[in-house]
Amino acid sequence: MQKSDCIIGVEHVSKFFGDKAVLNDVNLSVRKGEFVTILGPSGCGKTTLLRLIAGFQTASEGVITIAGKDITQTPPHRRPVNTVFQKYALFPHLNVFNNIAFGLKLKKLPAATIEKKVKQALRMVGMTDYEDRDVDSLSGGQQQRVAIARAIVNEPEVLLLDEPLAALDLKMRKDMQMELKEMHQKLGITFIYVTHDQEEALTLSDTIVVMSEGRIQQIGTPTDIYNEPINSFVADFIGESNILNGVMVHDRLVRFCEHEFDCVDTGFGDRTQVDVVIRPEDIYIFEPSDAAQLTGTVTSSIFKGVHYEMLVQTREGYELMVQDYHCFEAGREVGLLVKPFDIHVMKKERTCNTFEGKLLDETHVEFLGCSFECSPVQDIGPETPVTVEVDFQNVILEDNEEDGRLTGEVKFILYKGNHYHLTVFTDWDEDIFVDTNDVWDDGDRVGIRIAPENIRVIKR
Ligand SMILES: Nc1ncnc2c1ncn2[C@@H]1O[C@H](COP(=O)(O)OP(=O)(O)OP(=O)(O)O)[C@@H](O)[C@H]1O
Repeated sequence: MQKSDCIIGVEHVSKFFGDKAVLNDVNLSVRKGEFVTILGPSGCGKTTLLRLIAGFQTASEGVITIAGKDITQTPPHRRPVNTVFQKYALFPHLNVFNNIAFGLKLKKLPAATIEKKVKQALRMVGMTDYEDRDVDSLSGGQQQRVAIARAIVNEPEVLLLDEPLAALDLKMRKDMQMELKEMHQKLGITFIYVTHDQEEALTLSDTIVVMSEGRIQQIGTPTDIYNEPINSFVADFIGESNILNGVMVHDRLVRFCEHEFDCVDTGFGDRTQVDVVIRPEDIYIFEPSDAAQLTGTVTSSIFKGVHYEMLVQTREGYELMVQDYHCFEAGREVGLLVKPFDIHVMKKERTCNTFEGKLLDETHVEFLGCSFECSPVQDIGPETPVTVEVDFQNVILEDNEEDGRLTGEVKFILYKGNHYHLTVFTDWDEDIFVDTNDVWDDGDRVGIRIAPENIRVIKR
């Protein structure tokens, strides 16, 4: 991107609340006229990023620019941006016209100019005949249109939209999505849109920014993000996916579900552990035959309007989701096949838990804010900083928090065909990753235990 094309620049921006990093070294460059969506699960920092761009909050580190000018410390009203919030935040005692005219009156523009601008904004949002109505008498969708009109009447260079459709019912949301897209084209200004709804992001955006835990995971067009997710988090978040542990045998050959498959990926290195992502619509399902790469039994089959969504338990014990126009009922034996191009191989972000710690004595090591018993460690003196490794399957979660050495909350749950991969946010504010066959729910409080023999202490 040429520098002059860039309207918003976010450079190495972090935001801390106390010592908690809500945004962590975020970098983003938005082109003039682009429709950019910031997408991510609740609490990942989307709204905070938008508020920093709007100026309602200040970055703890880094620089924000608008049209090349550093505005990191500029107050909101001096920035050429306007924000539309989820709650319409209209003035209930003013009618539609006066709600939209409010900012223009503050600027003391002549009455005739205000009237012209308000009418133009109302036309833009399809509310021409509503100027005298009380805002209370409008539907949710109409109120949101008024809120958008109120924002665009100031002719901002950038419109920031924070989940503006979240309070509307499904039908209204779909209608408004199309209208927003048209409005964006007509206005020709830059839209930065926050949502946790992946379908909305795929429908509306030129560019999607996927965030998780205060970091940007991937930036790309909707097709890039859907077809080439950069990691298992993005794959799982955008649409349905089968996500499996795999090992690269060598270039263009990957092993998963206990079989070897031709793929198109190279450069991972032989015997590297990888994540394999296969979209359910990319798996062929048919009567068992020699063409099948995997065979199994259908365990559930649901009609989804256009296609059937089926779960297949393979002979090796992996559960795969398959979507097809043809129905194979529960109980049927089937063959499955995936073409090399549809097997997406991704680098694993981690292959075990790694913590910084301190050896306390020969059989005790401190990490995650606790002292753990470990197998006797020779060659390292007490009070020495060490690296601690724990395999995912060796972290034990307990229902009863008191049964754990430390406590935490289950945050993300990824099903990997034959087990769950969980992220547990510990009360020490650091994540621990767990592979388990037990079923946990998002938000469950847990005790965390690790057997001494499963703690590897490594000299730094
Ligand atoms: N003023 C604040 N003080 C302390 N913590 C805050 C503050 N504002 C936000 N947070 C925390 O920062 C994290 C990110 O919040 P943010 O609102 O940016 O997330 P989000 O992705 O927009 O989530 P949602 O979709 O639920 O609104 C959350 O854990 C939130 O509790």
